Amino acid sequence: MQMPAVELHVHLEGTLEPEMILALAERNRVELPYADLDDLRSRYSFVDLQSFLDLYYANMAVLRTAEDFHDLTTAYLLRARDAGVRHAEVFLDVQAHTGRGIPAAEVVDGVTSALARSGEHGLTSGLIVTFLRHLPGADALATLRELLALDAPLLGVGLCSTELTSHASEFAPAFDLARASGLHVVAHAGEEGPPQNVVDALDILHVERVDHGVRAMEDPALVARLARDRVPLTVCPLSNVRLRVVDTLADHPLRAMLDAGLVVTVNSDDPAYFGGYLDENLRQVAQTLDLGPDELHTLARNGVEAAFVDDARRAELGAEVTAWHRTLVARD
Ligand SMILES: Nc1ncnc2[nH]cnc12
Ligand SMILES: [Zn+2]
Repeated sequence: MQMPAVELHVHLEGTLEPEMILALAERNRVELPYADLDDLRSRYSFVDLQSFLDLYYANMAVLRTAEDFHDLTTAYLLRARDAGVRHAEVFLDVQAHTGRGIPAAEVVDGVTSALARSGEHGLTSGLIVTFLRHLPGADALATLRELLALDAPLLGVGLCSTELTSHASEFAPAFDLARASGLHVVAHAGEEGPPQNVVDALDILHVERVDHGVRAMEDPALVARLARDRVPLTVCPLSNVRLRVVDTLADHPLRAMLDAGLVVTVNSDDPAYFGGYLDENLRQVAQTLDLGPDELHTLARNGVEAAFVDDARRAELGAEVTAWHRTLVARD
C-alpha cells in the first residue's frame, strides 16, 4: 500500500519533463538547441549542482505564458497524486522568468490558478517563491515587494540556486520582510555548501525548515541543535546522487540522519531531471538503505509535522498516515 506523503521540496520548473519541453517549444515557437528528444535526454548527466542548473535554467525558455505555467503545475499535481502525495508545497523560481521578460503576474497567475484546483486532484497545496541566490539580495527584495503588491497567494519564501557565491546576510532584508508579512521561510543550505550555511540560514534568515541540509551531518553540534529544535530537513535522495552530493544511494546519510533524531523528510527536488518523483525516491531509499515500516512511518510523520498547514489539515494527514502504518504492520 502506497505511503500517504507530504512533499515539501519540489521545484515546479524541475518537473518540466523532456516531452513537455519539446511540446511547449513548438507551441511557443521557441528554437531549442536539441535535435530531438534523445538529444535532449543525453544532456541529463550532471557532475555537480551548477552543471544541472545550467540546463535547468536554459530549458525554462519554453515557459512563456500563464497557460504554460498552469499546464506545468497541473501535470505535477497529477503525477504527485499518483506518487501518493496528499499535500505539496511547491517552489517557484519567479526571478528565472521575470529575468527573461515574463511578467511576475503571468507566472504566478498560471501557477496559482492550477494550484487552486488541487482539491479536484485529491490533494492540498501551497506556493513557496524561491529567491535565486546567484542574483543580488536587492533583487530578491524587489521581487517580494512586487509579489506582495500583486497580492499573490503565497505560503512562504525560500532560497535556492548555488550556495557558493553569496552570503545569507544578503538576503536578510527579503527574509525579514517575508516574516513580517506573515509568510513562512525556508532555504536551501548544506547541499553543496558547508554546515555553516545551515547555521547561517537558521541564525540570519530564521528559517523554519532547511532544504537538503545533508552536509549538516559533518558538524555534530549542528546535528544536536537541529534535533533538539526539531528543525525539519527536506532531503532529496535521488537529487543528491545525480548532483554528486553523495557517491551512491548506498552512501546516503538518510538513515544516519533518522538515527540522529533529525526531522527528515523525503522529497523529489527536480524529478524530471533526477530520475523519479516522490514514490521513486521512497522506493529506492527504502530498498537501498533497508528502511522498514518504522522508519517509513517516521518519514511520513515527519512530513506531516513539517508541513505548513493548519491544525485541522495536519490532523487529517496524520490520521491517513496512522491508518496506512496500521495496514503496513498488519501485513508484515
Ligand atoms: N537542488 C537544487 N539546489 C539548489 N537550487 C536548485 N534549484 C533547483 N534545484 C535546486
Ligand atoms: Zn531544491
